[in-house]
Amino acid sequence: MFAAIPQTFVLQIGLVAVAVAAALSLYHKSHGATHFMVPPTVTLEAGFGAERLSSSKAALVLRFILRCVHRLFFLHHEAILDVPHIEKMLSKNRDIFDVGAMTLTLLQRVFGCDFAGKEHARLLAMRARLTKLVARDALNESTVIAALNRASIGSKVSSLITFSDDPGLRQPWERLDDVRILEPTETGRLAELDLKSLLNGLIPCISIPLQYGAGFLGRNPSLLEDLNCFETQATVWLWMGLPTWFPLPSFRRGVAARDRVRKALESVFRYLQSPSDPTKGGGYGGDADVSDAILERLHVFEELSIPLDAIGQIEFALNWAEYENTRKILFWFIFYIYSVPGLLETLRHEVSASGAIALSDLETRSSDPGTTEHDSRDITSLDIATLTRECPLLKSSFFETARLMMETLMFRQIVNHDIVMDDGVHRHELRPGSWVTISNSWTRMDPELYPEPHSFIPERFIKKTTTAEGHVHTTANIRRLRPWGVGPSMCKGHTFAEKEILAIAACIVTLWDIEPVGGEWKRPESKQGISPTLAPVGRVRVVMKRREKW
Ligand code: HEM
Repeated sequence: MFAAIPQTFVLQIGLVAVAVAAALSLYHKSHGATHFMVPPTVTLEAGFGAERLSSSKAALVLRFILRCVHRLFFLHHEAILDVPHIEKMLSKNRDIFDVGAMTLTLLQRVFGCDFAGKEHARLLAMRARLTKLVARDALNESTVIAALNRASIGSKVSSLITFSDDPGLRQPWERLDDVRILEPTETGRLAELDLKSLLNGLIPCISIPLQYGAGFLGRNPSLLEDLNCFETQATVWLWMGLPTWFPLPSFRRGVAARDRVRKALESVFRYLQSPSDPTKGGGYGGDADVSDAILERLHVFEELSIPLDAIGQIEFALNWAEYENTRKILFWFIFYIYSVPGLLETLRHEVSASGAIALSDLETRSSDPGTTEHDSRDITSLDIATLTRECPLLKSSFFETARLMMETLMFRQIVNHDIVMDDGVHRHELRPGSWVTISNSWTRMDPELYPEPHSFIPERFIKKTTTAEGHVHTTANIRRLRPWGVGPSMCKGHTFAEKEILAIAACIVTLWDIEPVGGEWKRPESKQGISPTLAPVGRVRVVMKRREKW
């Protein structure tokens, strides 16, 4: 990463970042940060994880200075590669590698939970119970397939991308973008838009009403803009420990957006706690259509006497874990599918041949009498089990997108015992209190594991096996790629995320033609935030057209 940028510039920026992180570490220490909060200098050094083996002078100097700062603060942090035996080590020593500190730091700094005076053990118990509930619903293959089938993804994708020229019929995600209808028809099926805005909005538009009720987005019309504003303006600064009063206007806007989302979520729980009391309903009617998962979480919050404002913050954090990576990686996945020569047609053929998607018969849609007529089809059913089993190239392309666009960092704190970790390059002696970050940034680009590592090779993860009867069986195998983290604290929603993304992508591929404005696909720049998936920078203007008569 650093190699492409002038070294003196990297050094100057890096030195400012080290000074800010050190000042923030001191600030938090003097404001009573407990030993379980991740120090800002550690988060900064973790961000340099990708440069661990770099011989660039700027990277070496910055790492040296950070290590001196850590010695001065009596801190110890090591960045480690995700080589195979590290995974075994984390699983075998689950009492030594603690993830609780990272989660509580995220909840406090980024989502604003005030943990002052709260019992640490109670907070950890809450974390464990909520994580278990998510894992129960989002890890098991058949539970996830049933949930996604109930979500009717196929018809949602059809109905959420309508491009109506009637402002009253616009979809919530269209508020994020300047959608230009190019050929106004009754169904508004040809439009110019920013692909990122569409895909950023689509996932929350599908998942949020399923959880908090069909009317939630309508009652909170600025929600999608607030999610974006919080993500782009505030999350990195908050994670670095910047206090919320810091007078940087864009940062303050991000924090205000966060607080509006928190309040919106809090109001659902306020209502659920006293559904018969109209004064507590947050000014709206009922939310009887919240999901069972929300009711179960309410039960946990009540049992552990978590106050309402903290419930809003924790709910926001859980939602963020669910949608933020998913929507970013969906963008990159769709971008690669449509921009890699030949891939779209091959995937269309694969999805169609799998029989996973059923379509309505050709339907003639016409706008005003005398204007253009369109023959188009809608998705009537989507069989997610078949899709994920019978479409290996779709799955392999998704893994390849994850390899290129997910920079996973895992934070752990060492507790209870000393331990030695050897990642094949260095031997690290760690003691209770030491911080460890495990990064996949080196291995995912290792040319020995992935030849031509910077190229997008759709079939890279395809595996062919021949059965005893001589049949060739083709599957997609994720092999050593670890986008979801490793060990006992790895992502608790990865089965859900993977299937949701494959399902949405298959529907888009089936229904839409997408072409870049200007005629040539240009991959946008990307930047690192606090979630593993790299964020696309800027807009990607495209023309989307409903497929006709195929
Ligand atoms: C593309 C989408 C996603 C990516 C790339 C992703 C990635 C990750 C990563 C890297 C971690 C940290 C793992 C570690 O420290 O070892 C994590 C944790 C977590 N993720 Fe995801 N995630 C995604 C989607 C989801 C979804 C859809 C859900 C919920 C339905 C979810 C729920 C969680 C939870 C609850 C944790 C905390 C696990 C724990 O501390 O034990 N994630 N995720």
